[in-house]
Amino acid sequence: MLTQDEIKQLVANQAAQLVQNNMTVGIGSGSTVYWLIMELGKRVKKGLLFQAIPTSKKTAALAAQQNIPLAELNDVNAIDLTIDGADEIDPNLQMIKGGGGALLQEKMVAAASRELLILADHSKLVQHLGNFPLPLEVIPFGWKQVQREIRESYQVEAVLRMQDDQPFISDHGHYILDCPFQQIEHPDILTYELNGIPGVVDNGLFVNMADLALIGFPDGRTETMHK
Ligand SMILES: O=C[C@H](O)[C@H](O)[C@H](O)COP(=O)(O)O
Repeated sequence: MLTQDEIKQLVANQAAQLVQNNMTVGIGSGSTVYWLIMELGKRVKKGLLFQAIPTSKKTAALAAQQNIPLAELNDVNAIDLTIDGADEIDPNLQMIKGGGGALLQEKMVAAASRELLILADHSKLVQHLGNFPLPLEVIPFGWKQVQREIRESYQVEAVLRMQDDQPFISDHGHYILDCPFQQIEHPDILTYELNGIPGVVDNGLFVNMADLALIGFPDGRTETMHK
């Protein structure tokens, strides 16, 4: 039986083979994507030529270490393929992302991509989104107003994400509120409502964005989910 980390490596290695010469590829964030970057680094060493649009500072640093050429989202017209991880995936490929706090840049890169491939181990599959607390990226100024609004509208107690006893700061200088919705019936409606709250920059619901998900299992099997 494979460990969770070995499963992540398995799906990441398979996905890395999809990257071809001259492609522009969005590279997600997180521990699954770590293995993708490692494998792409090996392929670059062997002569693969492509450019990557990173979705976080961490990913950019790791990709640079692997000599993967990086480009800015503003400098490309389109992205051929983005490969990313997820925190929860439902049967319709709707997702919660942002466990690592990279949701804003991840969503912008995904939205600019012709294709979004999600990599995950089987533990990320759920029937209904919401068990994983939904991350909301908020402007630090007045974040408590957003927390109050979530409490009053949804009876959900949003928790300010902390790191080393300080509020966690996203790559774009924002706070993250983790919202334990428990069960999200209509992710399409909720994402629209949440982004309408003044002070919310974006939320971790990725609705109708993923085209494919490659899921790995402890017995070494992988399965592809289509939208
Ligand atoms: O902000 C983080 C991202 O959305 C990640 O893609 C997500 O948290 C999954 O990460 P991991 O592969 O480490 O479970």
